[in-house]
This record gives sequence, C-alpha cells and structure tokens, in this order.
Amino acid sequence: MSSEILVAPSILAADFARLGEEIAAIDAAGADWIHCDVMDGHFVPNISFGADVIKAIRPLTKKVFDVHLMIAPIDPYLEAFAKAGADVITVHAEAGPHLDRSLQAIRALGKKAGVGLCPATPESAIQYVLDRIDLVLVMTVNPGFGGQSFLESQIEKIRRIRTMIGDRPIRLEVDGGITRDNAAAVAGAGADTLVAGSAVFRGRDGTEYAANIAAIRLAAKTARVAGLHDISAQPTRARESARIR
Ligand SMILES: O=C(CO)[C@H](O)[C@H](O)COP(=O)(O)O
Ligand SMILES: [Fe+2]
Repeated sequence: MSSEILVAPSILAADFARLGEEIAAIDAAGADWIHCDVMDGHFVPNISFGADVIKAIRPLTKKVFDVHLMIAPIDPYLEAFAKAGADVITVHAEAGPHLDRSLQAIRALGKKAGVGLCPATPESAIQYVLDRIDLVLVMTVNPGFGGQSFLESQIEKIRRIRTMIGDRPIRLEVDGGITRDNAAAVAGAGADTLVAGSAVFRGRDGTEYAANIAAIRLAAKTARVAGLHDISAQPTRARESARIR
C-alpha cells in the first residue's frame, strides 16, 4: 500500500476568509491529506496560523492533518498541536538543537513524527533519527511562502533519501512549487506524498480543485508506472506499512 501516491493540498494557498468552505472543497475534491503550514516569523520570515486555527478546522474533515511546523523553538508547542488534532507533526531539522528529543516527544504524544529539510540541508541530517520518524519532508523551495518556484537541485536529494529509507515504513514528502508539470520528476525520484498549495487552489472558486489534484496524482502515478521509481521492488515491510491513515 505504501506505493500509493498521496496529494496533500496546502491550505496556506486557501482563501482564509472562507477557510471552512475551502477545507470542505478540497476534501470533496479528493485531497488525501490536509497540509497545514505553521509559520512563526522567526524560523521563517512569515507568520501564518497556529494551533487554535487547526483546532477550529479539525472537525470539518476526517482527512489526515499533516502539520508542518516552521517554528523555533519547537518543543514547548508540540502538545498544543497534538491536542488541536494534528495526525502528522513535522519539525525542521534546522529549527532546534535537539531533533531526536523533539521526535521522541511527538511519538510520546501519539502522533506520527516527521522531519523537514530545507533546500541547503543535506540528507545526512536524518541519518541517526531514521528509526524515530514516519515521514521525511523535503522542502523544494525555501520555507516561508507559497507560490515559489520549484528547486530542481532537490531531485537528487529525494533520490538519495529514498535509498536511505530502504525498507523502513517512512513516507517521503515533497513540499514547495509542486505542480502537475514536475510531479512526475519528484515521484520518479522516490517521493510518495506531494504537497501542493498554489497548484491546487488555482481559480479560487473551487471548481478546478478536483481536476488540479487529479492531474498532480496522475502525473506522479504515471512516473511510477513508467518505472522511473519502482517502489514495488522494495521489501514488503515498506510496502505494507508506509501509510498513515
Ligand atoms: O511549506 C510551505 C512553504 O514554506 C508550503 O507548504 C508550500 O510552499 C506549498 O505551497 P506552494 O505549493 O504554493 O509552493
Ligand atoms: Fe509546508
């Protein structure tokens, strides 16, 4: 089941004045996960929303809440995001001195733990926490803003991380500038979870959301079928369990 491609619309690109309607729209449009970008104006040069907003929208859908924390410090806020209804909590390797401790804390809260890597951070940052994580998030833009252009330099990193993951039940997520045009390249390199903000919420009236999500998913799946990256060749453990639902 882990070969399943997941599309996670980032609500950073939603119309915040109609956030509830936007969540309902992407749910109905076939979003697999709901990606929530939390920015603090300190770790990244932008402020978005916090745990109270996540708590408010949590009852609107049953989909997995994929919470991407771009904050520092991390540890004092983990419990609030867990209580707000996050399913996956991703923290950045660059955000604090004690990544291992933060990951342990997320799992102790009963949540799936993710590590985010900024574009300039090498994959070696996750080498000693691979058994503590459920997801790796490769930033394909510099974090802080939606609507930026995809960084081709990250393709090689995605490929290396797919190899590092081996048969571990870890999802490999890409985030930033993902479109129907580059979905095949990232999936071909090994990504199985694609975050997309601008490319999903284009049009804003909601009529194109289903088509936007489907186009990204189809391009990624096609790359898999074409054998650019054949996860089915991986051991059973990864195929069976790299799935968060
Ligand atoms: O984490 C993020 C930015 O830091 C966002 O998830 C990302 O930018 C998605 O938006 P877009 O698809 O428009 O790039
Ligand atoms: Fe994100």
